[in-house]
Amino acid sequence: MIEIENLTKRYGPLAAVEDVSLTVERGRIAALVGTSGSGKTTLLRMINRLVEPTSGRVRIDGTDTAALPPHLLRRRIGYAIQGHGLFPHRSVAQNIATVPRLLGWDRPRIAARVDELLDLFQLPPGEFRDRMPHELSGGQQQRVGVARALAAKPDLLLMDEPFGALDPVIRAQAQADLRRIQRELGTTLVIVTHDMAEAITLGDRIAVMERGRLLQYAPPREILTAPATPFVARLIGTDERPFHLLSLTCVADLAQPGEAEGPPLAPGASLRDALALCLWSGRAALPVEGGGVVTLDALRRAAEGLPP
Ligand SMILES: Nc1ncnc2c1ncn2[C@@H]1O[C@H](COP(=O)(O)OP(=O)(O)OP(=O)(O)O)[C@@H](O)[C@H]1O
Repeated sequence: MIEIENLTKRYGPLAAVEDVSLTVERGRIAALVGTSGSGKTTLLRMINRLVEPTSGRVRIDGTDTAALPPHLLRRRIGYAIQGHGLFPHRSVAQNIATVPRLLGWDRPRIAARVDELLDLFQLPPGEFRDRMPHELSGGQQQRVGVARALAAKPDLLLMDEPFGALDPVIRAQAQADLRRIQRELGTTLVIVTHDMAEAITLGDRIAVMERGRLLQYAPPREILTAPATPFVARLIGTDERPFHLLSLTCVADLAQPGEAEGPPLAPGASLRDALALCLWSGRAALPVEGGGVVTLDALRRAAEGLPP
C-alpha cells in the first residue's frame, strides 16, 4: 500500500506538485491523468525518490520512504518509462537481469526469471534472450522495458506512459497483458498516462491533476458520472463519456434471458464492443456465449450511466 500525505515539490516559485494526498491499496492500480505539466511525472518520481519532495511524506507498506537509502528503495520498486530506457549495449537478458543482479540473485535463478518473463510477454526466450535492443521492434523494446521493471517481482510498479509509443492494436494487447500480469502477481501499480481510455481500462482509481493539485481521486465510473470540477469533465471529454462507461462493463454483466440471431459474443467482451456490433449489423439484440442476450435498449441505458 502506498500512502501519500500532503506531498509538495517546489521549483523556486513553481509548485510542480502541491499538497497531494492519496492512498493506493495493495494490489490496486492508480492511473494519474492531467494536462501536460500538471505534475504527474513529478508525483510519480517522488514515490521512488528520483525526485525528493519539498515537504510531505510517502509511506510504502507503513515504512516512511525518507528513512530508506534511495538506491535500496528503488531496487524494491519497478519503474518503466516511455521509450523503455533499455541499456543499448546490453542484451535483452542482461537488461531484464539488471535488478536481480544488483540484489545478488544466483545465475540459475536469474536465467530462469528472464525466461519466465520473456514467456509472459510472448517473446520466445530462445529467439529473444540474446538480441540487442536495436534488434527489436519498438513494441518489443517496450515489453522488455516492462519485463525489466518486473524482474525482481516488486510489490510496487511505477509506470510513466509505458505504452505511449505503441500503435493502438499493440497497445490494447500490452494493456491486457499488463492487467493480467498485475492481477497474477498482486502488484500495486501507479501509471501515468495521457490517454483517458487507458486510465479507464486499467485504473481501479483515477487521479486527475491540474497545475500540481489533485482535483479528484475516484473509481472510473465516479469520475465519468460525477466529475468533481468542470476541468475534470473537460478532460474526460463529454463526447466520449457514453463509450467510456460502456467499456467499463462486460457483456456477461448485462445479459438477460432470451434468444437472438447470429454468432454469440464472448461473455468478457465489453458493452462498447456489443454496441459497435449492434450498430454495424443492424441488430437490436445479440446472443451471449453460455446463454442470454444483450439488447440495444439495455446498452442505451448503460451508456447513460443507468442501472440495467
Ligand atoms: N527539474 C525541474 N526544474 C524545474 N521545473 C520542473 C522540473 N521538473 C518539472 N518541472 C516543472 O514542474 C511542472 C510539472 O512537471 P511534470 O513533468 O511533473 O508534469 P507532467 O504532468 O508529468 O507533464 P507531461 O504530461 O508533459 O509529462 C512543469 O511545469 C515542469 O515544467
